[in-house]
Formats: sequence, structure tokens, C-alpha cells
Amino acid sequence: MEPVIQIKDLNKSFGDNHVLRNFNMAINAGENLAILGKSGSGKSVLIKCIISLMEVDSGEMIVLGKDIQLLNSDELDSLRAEVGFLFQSNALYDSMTIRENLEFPLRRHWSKEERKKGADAAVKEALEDVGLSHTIDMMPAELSGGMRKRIALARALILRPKVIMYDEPTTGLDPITSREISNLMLSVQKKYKSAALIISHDLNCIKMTSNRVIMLIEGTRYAEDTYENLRKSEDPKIKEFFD
Ligand SMILES: Nc1ncnc2c1ncn2[C@@H]1O[C@H](COP(=O)(O)OP(=O)(O)OP(=O)(O)O)[C@@H](O)[C@H]1O
Repeated sequence: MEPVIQIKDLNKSFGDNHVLRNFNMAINAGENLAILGKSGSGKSVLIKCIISLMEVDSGEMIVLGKDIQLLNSDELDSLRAEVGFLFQSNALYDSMTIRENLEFPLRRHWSKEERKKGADAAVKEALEDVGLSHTIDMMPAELSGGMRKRIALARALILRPKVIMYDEPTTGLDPITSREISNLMLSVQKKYKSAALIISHDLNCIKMTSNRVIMLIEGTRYAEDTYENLRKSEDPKIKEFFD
């Protein structure tokens, strides 16, 4: 089966700063792939290139069978409906209730008719998925950091994406809440058979959620293996991450 995301020989520089160098990566359907790299190694730049928020210098990016550099803005918009994002900041709208926050992507991607028929059920199911049905009429400010993260995940799920991008999903959360989020990420993968790109510093999160890990070092795919195999590596550059 064709990978859901395929990156070939991606290069991205800012002046003399060559952030990504002939970077290659493929995510298969239903697979959780994590990218582990030091601060400043280019993980966020990579996500921005994949969702076309940033232009690349050279390389190819095929997302759900489409070469994203060849898409016009309408085509990009509909592709983005199939890709869910969980941003580090959660990006919830503070002035909207939880229901309104979850309806937001539906307003953009569903017709009025579709929303009339299905929005209420979709919002309720997404909230159930993250165990927060009771917050439907609350405001984001009334929720804890971990709850806001779960709501952001519910919003990412509402359009049933085939692939989800997790940008530092557990950063800033305590270990117990981080584990809850990691467990949720696993149950999402199981229930929706979605694939994921997970960018994280949190080794526990990566250990729990990823099927495969790419080590991004000096802009390249330095190593790629399961978490357990990488943890056992004797390579000093890899060991550094686990010590
Ligand atoms: N818009 C930009 N203009 C210039 N340089 C940039 C820009 N965005 C990122 N960079 C540079 O690209 C490099 C990679 O940054 P990036 O944010 O991708 O790192 P990261 O691996 O996500 O780090 P962290 O884990 O700290 O979030 C850094 O050297 C950064 O300064």
C-alpha cells in the first residue's frame, strides 16, 4: 500500500542554516511514526513544510497520494481536511464554547446541510473519544491544561483525518497527564486506523505511542528503528538522547 506521507530528498535552508538535508521519510497507513531530534534540529520546520506553511528549497512531498507542491489553494484546503493537527499551543478559541470550538472545522469543510444532519453527533462522539462529554458547554478557560489538550485532540479528530500531526503533544503536562494523552493517541490510532507523525521530546510518549522512530540529526534521517532498538544502540549520537 502507498504510504500516507512520503518525503523525498527534502532540503530547507534559512541563509547559511541548512536545516533539512536530503531528508527522507515515509509513513504507512495506520502507523505512528515519531521524529526525535534536539531542540532546533528542524522538527517544526519539517511539519510546516509538509502542511505547506513553508516553502521548501527542493524535494518532493506526497501526502495522501498528492504532490503538495502542485496543489492550488482550494486543493490544499481540502487535503488539510484529511490531515488532523494537534498544535503545541492547542489553538483553541477562548471566546467560544467547547461545542463551538469543535464545530469550527465542520463549518469550514461541511455544507450547511451536512452540519444540520451530523454536527451535533460528530461533536458528541469526538468529546466521548477523549472522555470529556460533560465539558460541551464550558469555555476553554474553565479547563485544565490536560483537558484543553484533549479538546484540541477531539477537534483534530472531528473530520476523521487519515493522518494526524502531533506537535509536542505532551509538552508542559505533568507525567500522569502526559501518559493519559499518550494513551488517548493510541486509542485514536486503534479506533480510526489513522496514521500519525509525532514530534516530541518526551521519550515516554514516544515509547508508548510510536511504531517506528526517526532520529533527526544534523538535518538528516540519521537512524530509523523501533524505540526499543534505538534505546539499545551503542552509537554515541543516539545514546545521547536516552541517557
Ligand atoms: N522562519 C524562520 N526563519 C529563519 N530560521 C528559522 C525559521 N524557522 C525555523 N528556523 C530555524 O530552523 C532551525 C530549526 O527550527 P525548528 O523550529 O524546526 O526546530 P525544532 O527541532 O522544532 O526545535 P524545538 O524542539 O526546540 O521546537 C532553527 O535553527 C531555527 O532557528
